[in-house]
Amino acid sequence: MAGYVEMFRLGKTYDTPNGPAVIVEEFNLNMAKGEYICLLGHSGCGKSTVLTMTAGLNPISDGGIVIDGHEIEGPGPDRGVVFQSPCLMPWMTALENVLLGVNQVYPHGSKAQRRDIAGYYLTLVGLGSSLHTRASALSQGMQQRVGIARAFALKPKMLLLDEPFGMLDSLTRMELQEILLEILVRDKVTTLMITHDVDEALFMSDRVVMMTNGPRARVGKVFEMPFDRPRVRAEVLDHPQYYDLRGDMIQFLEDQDHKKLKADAEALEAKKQAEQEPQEVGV
Ligand SMILES: Nc1ncnc2c1ncn2[C@@H]1O[C@H](COP(=O)(O)OP(=O)(O)OP(=O)(O)O)[C@@H](O)[C@H]1O
Repeated sequence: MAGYVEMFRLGKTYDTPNGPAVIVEEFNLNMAKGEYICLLGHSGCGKSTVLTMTAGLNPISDGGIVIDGHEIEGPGPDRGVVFQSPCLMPWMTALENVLLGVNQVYPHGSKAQRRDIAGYYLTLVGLGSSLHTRASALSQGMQQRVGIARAFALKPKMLLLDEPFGMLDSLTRMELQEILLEILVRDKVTTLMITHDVDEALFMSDRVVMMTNGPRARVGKVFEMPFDRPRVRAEVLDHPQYYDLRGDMIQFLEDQDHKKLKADAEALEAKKQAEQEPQEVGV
């Protein structure tokens, strides 16, 4: 079935000093419009590679990505991206930082209209009273709020989040998770988010996509979340399936660990044997 977002036979090969390294291979994923997917997998498996290819910031080696019927070719304002650290212009105010993107997307809007859009999203993320504060004077959590407001203000078709709360303390993290979900309910943006946090994935997403360990990483398992929206944290935690799902996800990650250890041991053994063989021939 065709999706609003389709990643088909997606692959990435990086050139390395040791030759080409196939990091992602045959990665297939369809997303419905407005769906929220979390991508989970071990460190280094290729999650950011999938996300940056979707953002158009990383060339695709194989397959392709179609968003709303258009195959992506490079970055575009139809995708809003939020990384772990928001990369703001430190000398500009919160408002000016958001306006940078808004001015590009609404070039024909009046100055007042563009300012209203930027101010609206900054207010939604709780920065209504800091519009004119320089980014350099904002805390890390406040800067990340600006990053989120900047991404939403573009009215993107798709939101790409690479561990957006990874550097925040747990209270700010929980507050921003809830703010993000509130805006998403309002704007219904299709969202792909990378996280290392199983509980965050359970709380935020409609589906959790588990990636296999690299190299040649692909979709390993997909979990559907049974929780109602809007999400209420206490209800999600109390849901009878919460701990089963959590356990299954952790089990998947542990199985991947075991497979990797086994593959590493086999590769080491094969290397040892290859080193021994020429000597045995000479004996
Ligand atoms: N430009 C590059 N050139 C060569 N190898 C790369 C490049 N970028 C990433 N890699 C390798 O590709 C693999 C996947 O990296 P990626 O950052 O996508 O993983 P990840 O799952 O997002 O990791 P993490 O969870 O630690 O952020 C890693 O082995 C990494 O070293």
